Amino acid sequence: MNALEATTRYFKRASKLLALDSKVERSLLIPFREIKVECTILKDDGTLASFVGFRVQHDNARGPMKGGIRYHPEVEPDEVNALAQLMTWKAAVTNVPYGGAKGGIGCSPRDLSIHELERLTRVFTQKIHDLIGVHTDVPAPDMGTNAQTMAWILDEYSKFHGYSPAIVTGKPVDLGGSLGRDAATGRGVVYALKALLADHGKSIAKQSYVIQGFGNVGSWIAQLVHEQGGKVKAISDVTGAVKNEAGLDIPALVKHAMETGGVQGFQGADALNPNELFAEDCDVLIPAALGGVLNGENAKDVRAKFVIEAANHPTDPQADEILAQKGVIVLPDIYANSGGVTVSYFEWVQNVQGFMWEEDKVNRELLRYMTKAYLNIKEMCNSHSCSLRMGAFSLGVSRVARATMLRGWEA
Ligand SMILES: NC(=O)C1=CN([C@@H]2O[C@H](COP(=O)(O)OP(=O)(O)OC[C@H]3O[C@@H](n4cnc5c(N)ncnc54)[C@H](O)[C@@H]3O)[C@@H](O)[C@H]2O)C=CC1
Ligand SMILES: O=C(O)CCC(=O)C(=O)O
Repeated sequence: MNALEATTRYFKRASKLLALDSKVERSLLIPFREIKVECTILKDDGTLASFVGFRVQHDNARGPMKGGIRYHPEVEPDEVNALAQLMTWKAAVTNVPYGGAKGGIGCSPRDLSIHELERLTRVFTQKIHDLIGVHTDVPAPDMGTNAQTMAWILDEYSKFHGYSPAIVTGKPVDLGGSLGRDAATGRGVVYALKALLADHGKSIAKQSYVIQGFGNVGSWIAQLVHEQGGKVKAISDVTGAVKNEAGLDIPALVKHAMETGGVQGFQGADALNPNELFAEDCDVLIPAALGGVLNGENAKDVRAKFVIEAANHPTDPQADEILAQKGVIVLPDIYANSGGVTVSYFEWVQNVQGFMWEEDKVNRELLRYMTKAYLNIKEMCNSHSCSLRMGAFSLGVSRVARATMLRGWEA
């Protein structure tokens, strides 16, 4: 089952729980707009290279569409569609006034020079600039992109529309980015985890952790959990996997990964077969990289008590069922990683108001949003006797459906 089929399946289950009208259900499912553009650039060696870029704008009932831009070789239309749909429910779960969108370019950023990445980003922006906007669709970073990518989009967009810092979030602080946005997705994951563990009479400090992905999201989770006394036993990224039964020295691993480009070769640990990562004995397993990594094949090997979905759609529906049968509690992506879009909203508000917040305020507000969303999801779980995933989907879908019906369909 691909990402779009999986996301649609969860949506339809939520729609059934909420007894949504079938016409409303259909209208919520079909994306508002799907954009596909060709992006050709001159490489540094003077040859041409062509890439395909996508932006799917899923729904705008609750406000401007919002979502990241991913640079990865596996970017393809169905996945972008699924990720855009997830953004719609995610923004509604965390209750920021946005709809959902997602974009991406099928490319391998590790194989492109910084100048090639800049050219590609600028060409992509030229192709979509009239379809995004401060009050229509606001991109942000995702896998393979970062604050620098957002700075190029801001600059290119501003050539057409005048200086527009609010056109992207997750940009450098020097260009109006929010303090705390860099860490926000990871910090939000840790706030979500804290709420879940507290519900089970546990705390961050007493648990052991295994994390897949050591990029923006994974590395912040590792640092924050480590700072709070948690034992991070194993981490993988695209270069390999490392393990230390006594706990990895996370600040040293961060330094190593920055210097060498990945976790492989870290001296303070043993090498681990990345395919065996999910079977490691731990309390909390955190996929923070690709989608669909937990599947019917490997879910049965999971030994963790909790799976926290920091990545988008890391667990396919077959794995979801296996984990439920094993009694593993899964905290779903549309809540667990919503700290990113929540602080993106704070960034956009600061840009629109022209007033910067202190980092303390950003983190305090993030904690408030994450805690409230957790309580709202639990209310849904209690009233519908369902899992955390279906509680989150039902919450998100019900809020979007209400906004859609209030706006009406009169042409
Ligand atoms: N950056 C953000 O604010 C948000 C990101 N997310 C999701 O979090 C996940 C990670 O995103 P970022 O950390 O931003 O991306 P990133 O590009 O900063 O890092 C991605 C990490 O995944 C690793 N990776 C790639 N292929 C792998 C593989 N086959 N096995 C193990 N590791 C692999 C990379 O080496 C890298 O460490 C994605 O699913 C993204 O959609 C969700 C919400 C917001
Ligand atoms: O910060 C944002 O606007 C969106 C982040 C994102 O792409 C995601 O939550 O998956």
